[in-house]
Amino acid sequence: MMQSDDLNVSRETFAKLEAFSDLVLKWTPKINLISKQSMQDLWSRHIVDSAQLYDLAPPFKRWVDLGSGGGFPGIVVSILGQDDRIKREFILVESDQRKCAFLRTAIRELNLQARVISDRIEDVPPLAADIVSARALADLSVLLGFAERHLKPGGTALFPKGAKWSTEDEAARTEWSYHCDAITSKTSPDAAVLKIKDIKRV
Ligand SMILES: C[S@@+](CC[C@H](N)C(=O)[O-])C[C@H]1O[C@@H](n2cnc3c(N)ncnc32)[C@H](O)[C@@H]1O
Repeated sequence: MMQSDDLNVSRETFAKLEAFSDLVLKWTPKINLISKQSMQDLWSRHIVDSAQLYDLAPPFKRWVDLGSGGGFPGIVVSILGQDDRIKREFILVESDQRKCAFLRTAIRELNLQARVISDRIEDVPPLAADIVSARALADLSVLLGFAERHLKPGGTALFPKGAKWSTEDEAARTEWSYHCDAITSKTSPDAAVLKIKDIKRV
């Protein structure tokens, strides 16, 4: 069984992650937040996979998660980022209304400093974020366009990507110039979290 030490978080934070995981399992049969297969390894497949992004983020005030779906990584990083001493804001952008209802329920029940924008990423006015994240949303080239729109100058994008991340990186460089550190994923040795800065269209 997973302990709070495995994620290096306080007991209170761990309890919120557990409460979130219970909510995901409760809502999934109705609105398919995660695949049936991955319900059994919700912790490693989704919670730990999302939590690793938080540890890679530079200091921030505003974190925008695009295409949050069932709250990965948006709700997980919101839970990890609750700190009374630092005023942080988490914004989750999701176009599916039922998923937005779920995300708002999670935010309310877990008492998080987060809000949901239920609209298409392309239609939301620029959000001037310090951090933009997106998981399982689109190809890297598309994500870079979203990040360019919603990051403030000097901001950082964090994109977890599967085994084909280097092919996506190569393709994206025909359209974009950017600085990218590929950090091996904690949940799969072939996968990586791409930490990207200085995005410009070529
Ligand atoms: C495959 S799911 C991934 C969800 C979550 N990030 C995860 O890793 O489990 C992609 C999500 O992005 C949302 N989405 C796709 N295109 C979008 C857009 N243009 N604007 C806002 N949300 C979008 C979908 O509704 C869906 O919930």
